[in-house]
Amino acid sequence: MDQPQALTVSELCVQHGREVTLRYPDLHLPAGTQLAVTGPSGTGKTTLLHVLAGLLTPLSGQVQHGDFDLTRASAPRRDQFRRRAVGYVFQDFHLMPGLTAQENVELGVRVTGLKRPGALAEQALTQLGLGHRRHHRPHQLSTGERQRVALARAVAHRPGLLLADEPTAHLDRDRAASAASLLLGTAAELGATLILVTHDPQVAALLPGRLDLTQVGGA
Ligand SMILES: Nc1ncnc2c1ncn2[C@@H]1O[C@H](COP(=O)(O)OP(=O)(O)OP(=O)(O)O)[C@@H](O)[C@H]1O
Repeated sequence: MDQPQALTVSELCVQHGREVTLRYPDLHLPAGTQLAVTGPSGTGKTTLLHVLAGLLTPLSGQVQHGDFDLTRASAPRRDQFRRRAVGYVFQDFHLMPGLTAQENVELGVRVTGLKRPGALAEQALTQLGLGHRRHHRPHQLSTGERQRVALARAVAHRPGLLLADEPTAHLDRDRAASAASLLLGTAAELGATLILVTHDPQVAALLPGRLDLTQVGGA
């Protein structure tokens, strides 16, 4: 249950090996901002999410969540921040095939150290309309249902920052729009900042803010 914070990115530069250098525009996003990140393949959208989540250390620049300077924090502090304050929705859902929906979501809550992970997991699944499918494994669920389990896992610990990497890529047009609306609605309920990477203009248009990374790539 993390308080949403303003997010500031300054002079951020990320290097992948010797060949790829990504320079990002500065950002100041008040808590609760909903931002679509767009741009052609390879422009650094996923890389940006990884840096914001503390999964990747930039070459230079600063990422600040409220008073917390992520770029200067130690690795354990970054891990703690990510577990408590960030919810991450992956394109391929990343659900554990041997676990039920309930167990998948509960596992995500357990690593945050919050009390009553079972109850928080059940609450998130019920809110996302999956209460009756809680005891099914991923292969027993439809793609749209798996997507909602992944969303429940990302929000069950009530993060202040929700990062979503192409969360609708595997859904048809109608399901993509409704999954994106669900994501926006859930973020709004939590007061969380939502940063959503998408190639889908219809999905991007649902978010009030837009960051186009077309100019970022290149050394
Ligand atoms: N671990 C890595 N090692 C080397 N290069 C990498 C690594 N990760 C990403 N890159 C390169 O960095 C650039 C940005 O990659 P990134 O995945 O952030 O782009 P993207 O905009 O999310 O692309 P897509 O829309 O195809 O998912 C690409 O040129 C990619 O090849």
